[in-house]
Amino acid sequence: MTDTAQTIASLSMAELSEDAEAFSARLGGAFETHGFAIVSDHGIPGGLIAEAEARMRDLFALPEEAKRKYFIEGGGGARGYTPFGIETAKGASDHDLKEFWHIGRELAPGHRFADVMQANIWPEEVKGFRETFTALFSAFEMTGLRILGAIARHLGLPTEFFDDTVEDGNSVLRLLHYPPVSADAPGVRAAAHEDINTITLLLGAEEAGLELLGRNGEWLPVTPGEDELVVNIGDMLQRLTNGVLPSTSHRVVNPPPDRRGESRYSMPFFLHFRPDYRIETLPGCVSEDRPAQYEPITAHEYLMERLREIKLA
Ligand SMILES: O=C(O)CCC(=O)C(=O)O
Ligand SMILES: [Fe+2]
Repeated sequence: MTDTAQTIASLSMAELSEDAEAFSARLGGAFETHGFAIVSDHGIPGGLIAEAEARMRDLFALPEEAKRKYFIEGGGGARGYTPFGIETAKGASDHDLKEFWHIGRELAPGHRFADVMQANIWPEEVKGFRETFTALFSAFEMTGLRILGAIARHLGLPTEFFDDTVEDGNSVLRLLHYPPVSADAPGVRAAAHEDINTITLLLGAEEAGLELLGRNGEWLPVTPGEDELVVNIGDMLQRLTNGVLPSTSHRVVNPPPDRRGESRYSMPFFLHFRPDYRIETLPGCVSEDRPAQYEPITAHEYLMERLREIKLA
């Protein structure tokens, strides 16, 4: 394991079952330093990931008119397709160079959160899409819960602390396609931003471009291997922990000239608290040196506030 000011810690989740205390301390340390960690042996089956990548490529390879059928005008991009040129990071003037598809939680009819979580839509042209991505959603959620257990341990909380806070949460699986960029393309594939949610689990970032803003103000490349998962802290967990676990700015830069002709695909899973969870600073995260800095707010109210800022609500 390495973790200096320049490198992002890389750790195996297999250690979690061998020595949970040591794993949690290392993971927590990585998050406190960079807000990011790279994780191997994460438990999401390789076959399922390969399947999901193939279905994602099939989806984005569809003609523009086919994809547009799944764009919900005024739906804020919460479900289905969002075309190239819509999402604009908070404070950025140019839109991002990406198109994406959002999959949310499958809720039983009449579920108490059905009014704040839209129903999924599925592309009929891509065979096996629904089965693959509902399975991947569940696999991400299981891994996410184990990571949250380690975070709880690191914070001195019961390991199961987060289980209830994220139960039926408004988590979103995003399939992202950044098309090839021309030699003179301005801007970046995704402008600097912080994630809104609790934690993010990201697959597919081995195609270069992802960078995080280090404490010294320098951009550090995040370079996971083929089978690794990138995990980062979102604003909701930063709020809950009063900044002990920082939500770190990150971006996706345009590739070097020899890779500009290639698409980049990635799959972030934005794990959210349940909509009615009240994000109220943990008492253990307040001290004389670190006075409380956030007002309590429910996860749903906070999400709405943030989506309006990025023009998605
Ligand atoms: O594509 C990536 O590697 C990162 C995407 C990301 O940061 C986001 O969608 O929030
Ligand atoms: Fe992000």
